[in-house]
Amino acid sequence: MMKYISTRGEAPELTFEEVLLTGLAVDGGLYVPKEVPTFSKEEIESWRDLPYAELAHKVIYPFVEGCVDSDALAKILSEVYGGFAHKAVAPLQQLDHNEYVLELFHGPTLAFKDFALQTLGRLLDYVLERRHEKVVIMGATSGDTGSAAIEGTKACKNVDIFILHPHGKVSEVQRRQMTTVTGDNIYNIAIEGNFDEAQDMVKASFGDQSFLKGERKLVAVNSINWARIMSQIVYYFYSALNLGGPVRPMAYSVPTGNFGDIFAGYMAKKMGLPIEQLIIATNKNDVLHRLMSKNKYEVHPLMHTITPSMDIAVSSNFERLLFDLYDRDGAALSELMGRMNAKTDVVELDEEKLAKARELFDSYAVDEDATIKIMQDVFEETGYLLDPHTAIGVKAAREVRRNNKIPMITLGTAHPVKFEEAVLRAGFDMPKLPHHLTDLMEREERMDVLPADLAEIHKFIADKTFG
Ligand SMILES: Cc1ncc(COP(=O)(O)O)c(C=O)c1O
Ligand SMILES: N[C@@H](CCOP(=O)(O)O)C(=O)O
Repeated sequence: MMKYISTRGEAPELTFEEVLLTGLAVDGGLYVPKEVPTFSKEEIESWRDLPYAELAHKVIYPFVEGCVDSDALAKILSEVYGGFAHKAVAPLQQLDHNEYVLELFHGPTLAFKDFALQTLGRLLDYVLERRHEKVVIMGATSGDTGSAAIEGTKACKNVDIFILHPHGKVSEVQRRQMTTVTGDNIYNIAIEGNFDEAQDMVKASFGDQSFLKGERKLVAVNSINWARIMSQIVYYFYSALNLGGPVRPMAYSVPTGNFGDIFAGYMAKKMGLPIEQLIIATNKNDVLHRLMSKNKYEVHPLMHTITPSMDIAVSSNFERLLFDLYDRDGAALSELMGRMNAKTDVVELDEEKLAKARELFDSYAVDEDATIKIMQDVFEETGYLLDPHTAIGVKAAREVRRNNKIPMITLGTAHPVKFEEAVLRAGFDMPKLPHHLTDLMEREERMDVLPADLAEIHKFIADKTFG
């Protein structure tokens, strides 16, 4: 059975079921598999003709074995990916010779988050039924995780869900996708603050759950929960297999905020998929690009952009990468994270660790004008409208690609219909909302606006859950 360990080295080892039902480790770290499952090229090659759900079973099962029955997992995955609007689930769109966008927006909320959160909701149901437990979900969103988490868990009988988003800083479609879902276990909190403050409050809540009063525990739906990363690994295998991998290597450009999606790509590589290049593509909230290019980790104030989902200054999952770069030394990582999270001094990585990071990743930051320009260029070249986040990935790929002979795949992380400001600014008409969302703008909204104050948020959650 797979065991999971904390990046800070001082929390107990957990099983998959226990990891699913938590968020941060008690030592403040993030859980990662103790040993990463690996597959030979021949084994990966033998999966070439599998439909998405069956491939997902091959990739995910080693992470959950012993906690989730194989047939039950197969049923969950077939239900989840059978519900996507495109039969291929994650189709590739070709932009140029050896240049592709992997469309990850055919799930119910039109962003890549559905891949993991639809599965996570069903896995929660599966284990909570068996344990006769109820949980409280607390999540932070810069726009997309929130609606995908709500869609993924709204039918879960044993869950109350509280999603914090930065008030006025997500797009209208994103907000409405969260606030119009009906269900007396769903709570949307618009905080008077930014995404980082929301994420900090969620993380702090895992450290002291006494506000929950009863027996209930907190569960994370952000990518600090390993169950998120696990499901996101699958589409790297799927896209590579569709383009001749693992015989041919692939390169990926990943629009990055919390470093979850690109960490999933790094995991796919560790599991045996030949990935030659992974590009960290950021907007002007570019802390990771500055670290990679100048070896200076310095958190600047968060800026609001036309790519709101990537308006993140502290990328949670970078800690998982640092854990590997520092040879899985929990004590060294605790010390480093202490300095990075203090946000007071500029932190530098050891040169040797930085060199390792640069072997694995390239990075590039794209400002708003360049984002608009690449949306226009790609439309002119192909007639294809990119969402602004995906556009950042395409631009970064074109700037820092290492080898034109290797297929470059940019993760298409969201549908452009969610981002009116960028689409209109680029001079395009808004695409139509898909059938299941046509009346989104007329639906009634439900949300509470609260200050970015942990005590107030805890009181709100306690009142709603136990009042
Ligand atoms: C549309 C979109 N693109 C990119 C990202 C960045 O992904 P990650 O946070 O996993 O780096 C997000 C949010 O996470 C997103 O919603
Ligand atoms: N971009 C996300 C922010 C949270 O990231 P997550 O992948 O850790 O959930 C969003 O759109 O909410």
